[in-house]
Amino acid sequence: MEQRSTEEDDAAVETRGLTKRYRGGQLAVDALDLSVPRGSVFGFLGPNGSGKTTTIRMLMGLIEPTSGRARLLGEPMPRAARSVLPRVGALIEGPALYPFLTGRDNLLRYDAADPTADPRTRTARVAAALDRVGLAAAAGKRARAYSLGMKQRLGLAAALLQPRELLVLDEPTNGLDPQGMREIRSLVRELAEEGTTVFLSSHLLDEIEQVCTHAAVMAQGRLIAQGTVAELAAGSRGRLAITTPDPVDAVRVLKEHGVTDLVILDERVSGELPVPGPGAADAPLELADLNAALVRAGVRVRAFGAERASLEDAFVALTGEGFDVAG
Ligand SMILES: Nc1ncnc2c1ncn2[C@@H]1O[C@H](COP(=O)(O)OP(=O)(O)OP(=O)(O)O)[C@@H](O)[C@H]1O
Repeated sequence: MEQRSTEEDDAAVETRGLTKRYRGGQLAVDALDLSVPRGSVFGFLGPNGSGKTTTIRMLMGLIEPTSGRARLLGEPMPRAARSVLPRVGALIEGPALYPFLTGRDNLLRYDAADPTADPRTRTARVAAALDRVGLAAAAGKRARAYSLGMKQRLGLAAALLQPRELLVLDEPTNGLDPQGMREIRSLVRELAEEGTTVFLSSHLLDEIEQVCTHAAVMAQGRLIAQGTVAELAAGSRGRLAITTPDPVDAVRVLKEHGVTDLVILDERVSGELPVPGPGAADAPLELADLNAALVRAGVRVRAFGAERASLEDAFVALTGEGFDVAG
């Protein structure tokens, strides 16, 4: 009996047990269950070599999975590739460019090769896409003179030549300077506001936190967590910091309320907040209650704040290691 939840049917990307073992025996993706809600900006996060590109290539029908299945916009891949792929824009591993053609001519040619593209609107759509990625001024330059970042933008422009329901972007900010990264992030937000689901891979936690509503974390071919960015960050502890002339009393009260790893530095006391989760659910620790408890105990509190737990904290908590990647 095949039972599929509405959530699966609604997903822009959905995989079950998706696995890829390369010929050499390398298990690149191991039984991946991914669920990307429509309308989300979904960050696919993991260090280099964790299997992101392999997953994306399977999703787009570029390589066959060893086992498991993948659906794009509700349709099975690679079987439905012909009907689904026109609704999906993709930027994967440095776009193939004709180096001797200008950026604009590359796009015109790319669009001409797409049987679903309307030739009457081609020039206008190419101009709009160039403008969107900030390449209008450099459109007349040959692609071979483009920097890595400009090539990346041109690839993104190619993905934006037609309206898309889903964009799949493999490391879209690769090779961009900080300003370029900001521009791509705001473009991604804009596209999401227009209703496009964006699935983007990155090894930059920071980037995912800034732009994504949801994320999945990969390590060594396996999915170690997925959910909304807020949920993922909430799975890790945040750190509490208070300023008080009564640090010793403060430590005693905080300890009674489950705060651990308390450190006194002059008038500053900091500690780890208890992990929210199943164990703590019956007695959720409200920061306001904690503050009130300090005041009740006569501790003079001058400043009170909790540092928001970041995805990086979550990643470290999940894997027991730092998010230390090269490049
Ligand atoms: N064509 C291939 N043949 C054999 N092994 C491969 C092949 N492509 C990738 N691998 C291996 O599979 C694993 C996952 O690689 P993959 O490129 O999917 O990771 P990634 O997370 O996208 O990393 P990166 O950000 O560096 O691209 C790595 O160990 C890699 O060496």
